[in-house]
Amino acid sequence: MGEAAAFFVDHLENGQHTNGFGVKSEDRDTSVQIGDRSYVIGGSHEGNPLFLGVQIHDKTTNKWSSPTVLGTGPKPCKGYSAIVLKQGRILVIKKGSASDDSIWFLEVDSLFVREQRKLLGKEVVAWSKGVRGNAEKPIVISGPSGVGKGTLITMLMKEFPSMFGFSVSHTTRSPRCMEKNGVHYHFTDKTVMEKEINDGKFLEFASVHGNLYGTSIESVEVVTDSGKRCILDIDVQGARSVKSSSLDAVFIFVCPPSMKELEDRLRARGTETEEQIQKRLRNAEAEIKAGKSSGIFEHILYNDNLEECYKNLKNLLGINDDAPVNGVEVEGINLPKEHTVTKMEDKIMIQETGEATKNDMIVLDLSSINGGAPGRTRGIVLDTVKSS
Ligand SMILES: Nc1ncnc2c1ncn2[C@@H]1O[C@H](COP(=O)(O)OP(=O)(O)OP(=O)(O)O)[C@@H](O)[C@H]1O
Ligand SMILES: Nc1nc2c(ncn2[C@@H]2O[C@H](COP(=O)(O)O)[C@@H](O)[C@H]2O)c(=O)[nH]1
Repeated sequence: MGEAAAFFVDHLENGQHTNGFGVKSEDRDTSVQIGDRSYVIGGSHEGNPLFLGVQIHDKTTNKWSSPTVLGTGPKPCKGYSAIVLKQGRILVIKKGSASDDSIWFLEVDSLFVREQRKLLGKEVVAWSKGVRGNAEKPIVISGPSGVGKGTLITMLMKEFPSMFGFSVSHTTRSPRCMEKNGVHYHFTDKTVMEKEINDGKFLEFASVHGNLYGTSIESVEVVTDSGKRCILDIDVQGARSVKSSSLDAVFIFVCPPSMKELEDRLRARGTETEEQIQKRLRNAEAEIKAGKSSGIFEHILYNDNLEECYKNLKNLLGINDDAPVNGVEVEGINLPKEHTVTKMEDKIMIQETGEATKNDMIVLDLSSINGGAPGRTRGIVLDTVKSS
């Protein structure tokens, strides 16, 4: 192990600090300096008591700003420790919280944040929660309407309910008779969805067969938080957007055996009018061409015989009949209320302070973390080192 790196945790002086918004920072706020900027983490976001606030002070202009905060962040608590990591990220540890809610990353200059800053034309930061274990990469499944994506995903989720979770998309199309709001889709209004897109709430969105569809960042986070591997059923345009985003995913395209069979399946499903079926079939040709040639998809599956296609899907996801499919349960470790944090290469040492301290140290190993905003930061390893 190398030499101890600089100790970055920097609490503001006991409530003496007033920022440009006339809000007095409390001593539970934490400030982290990166270059000419201080990121102040604390209080609440835009008066919402459920959402931790972030403010930026620029030394060169002596100005305060409130960035647009993407992702679902931590709820405010009694105090935080913060430490600067590589790649434009700040590790934020909530004091005295259960380990499944204590480790957060505030991305201030990651690839995702830079992309979103450019896209939205404003200052952006993004939260990503640290989750233990190694839930694998999200899966993007695309293919023309009626090819059987939904059928394959349903089979996978039914056979492995604790392993896979579905990212529930938003759509402006009307619900079909068996579809439930919040389960199959979040059915929404065009103006509401457009506003949320402009607010940076969506990982991707596209106009598909005349309606707006999109994956919210929150939909992906909800699945990852439950420790499951997230499946996105989205069209080729959406897959292209996800491919160029920083969400590291596996991309699968499902092809029909023929256009005739695709048409038969769409008709047999009986959920679309004749006009809609014709529109979906016209779009299918371009989608299949793009699916096969765009370089987006690492895997192409042919859904002729359903059972065979399902078997091929499981194979490419590394699920074979004798491999265990559920992750190992990891024991929870609660982080002490009062602690100091030091950084040594990829290891963060959390040492309890105060009178009742047992001198045990908690080590947070960041060497195998992956993912990040949008979504969660996976692969967190926490261990207790007992004092001798
Ligand atoms: N291999 C198959 N052979 C025959 N029928 C199939 C096969 N796979 C799926 N189907 C049927 O085809 C119809 C369309 O399937 P599904 O709804 O899963 O398509 P989809 O790709 O999810 O469509 P959309 O993109 O419109 O949501 C369903 O009625 C389903 O039962
Ligand atoms: N780009 C996105 N495409 C999506 C999303 N959710 C679904 N879809 C695709 O839309 C079509 C039609 O779906 P349907 O339910 O109306 O039959 C299909 O190809 C889906 O894959 C999304 O969030 N983003």
